[in-house]
Amino acid sequence: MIELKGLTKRYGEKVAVDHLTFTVRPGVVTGFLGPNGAGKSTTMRMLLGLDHPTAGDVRIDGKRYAQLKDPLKYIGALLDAKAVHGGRSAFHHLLCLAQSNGIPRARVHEVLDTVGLTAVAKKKAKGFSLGMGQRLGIAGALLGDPEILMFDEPVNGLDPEGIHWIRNLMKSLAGQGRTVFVSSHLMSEMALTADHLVVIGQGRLLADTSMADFIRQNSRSYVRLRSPQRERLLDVLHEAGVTVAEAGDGALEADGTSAEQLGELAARHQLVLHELSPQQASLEEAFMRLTAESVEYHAHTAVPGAPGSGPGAPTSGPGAPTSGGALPGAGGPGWGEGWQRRRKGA
Ligand SMILES: Nc1ncnc2c1ncn2[C@@H]1O[C@H](COP(=O)(O)OP(=O)(O)OP(=O)(O)O)[C@@H](O)[C@H]1O
Repeated sequence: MIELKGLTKRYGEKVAVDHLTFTVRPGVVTGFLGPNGAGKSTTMRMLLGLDHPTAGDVRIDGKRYAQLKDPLKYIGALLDAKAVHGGRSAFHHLLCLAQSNGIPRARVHEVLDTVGLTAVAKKKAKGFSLGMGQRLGIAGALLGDPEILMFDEPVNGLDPEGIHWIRNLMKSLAGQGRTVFVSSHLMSEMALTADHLVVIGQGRLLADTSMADFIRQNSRSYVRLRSPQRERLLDVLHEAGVTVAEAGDGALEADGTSAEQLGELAARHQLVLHELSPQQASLEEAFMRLTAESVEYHAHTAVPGAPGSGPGAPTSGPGAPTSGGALPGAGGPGWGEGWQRRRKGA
């Protein structure tokens, strides 16, 4: 496993990593999330001894990276796919890594095959596309057959088939009992891959929890109801003590009650329903809500004339998509204010 204790890194005045303490465990894929500049790459570099902590400690199976003999046999990492000598072929790049870590030559052929680069093994790395470079980096990580794997943005540049492949690869590595630690900004991909999440913002730990708990704790789930007898339905819901917000498109949003209970309530009062749909926020929505206050780099300039860029564009409140669309909190810490206001009838 990977253990961080009070890990801190300062660059002059800038605190890039701020007292991080968490453990990455075997047998699951752990996603490492955070907005741009949150300190993910710095953390990963310290893990590999490429940067020295200002304070604190990080251990791989109880040892510092520098204490590992043949480190590729303990931990394989993809940090920067471009960190390859462009004049070397894929085969020779991997062979150099293998020879410096006591790994047999035959293993180079095996990993080239695993990542689908056998046909271009003799080609110079400088001619590789972004996706081919990523695959070569992943081959390097797998070379020593390590129990711990770490990937920084592994799907960057991969085509859909490649993304599917790396997702299954990470899951199967974790399924074999290995420790898999992966960073990505692609929330939809992370939602499909990771079982556990570590989230940081401005260098500090924001969450260390299972995927399911993270979404539950950082998002709102509710049930959407539409009925041609809307006013009667509102009365029935109020009488039953259900908290209701108005969605803006005529629908109602009920909090704290299941779709089953609401359906039965409506049936008891002979109310017709045209919609009864549970809504669960996405990982992206939950992530943006949690990290809204630690986002350092905001884009403020809307593209003139672009749909949705004008002053009337819905962001929250009536007309705004409630899940999977516009992201509550995307513009700041106001997530939930729109629906809270509507809930209170303001
Ligand atoms: N060598 C360095 N010298 C000075 N500042 C640095 C250095 N490396 C990183 N930083 C700063 O530390 C902070 C964290 O950077 P880091 O690259 O670790 O973030 P990140 O979470 O990986 O970001 P991204 O998602 O954009 O890749 C940033 O403010 C960055 O500018």
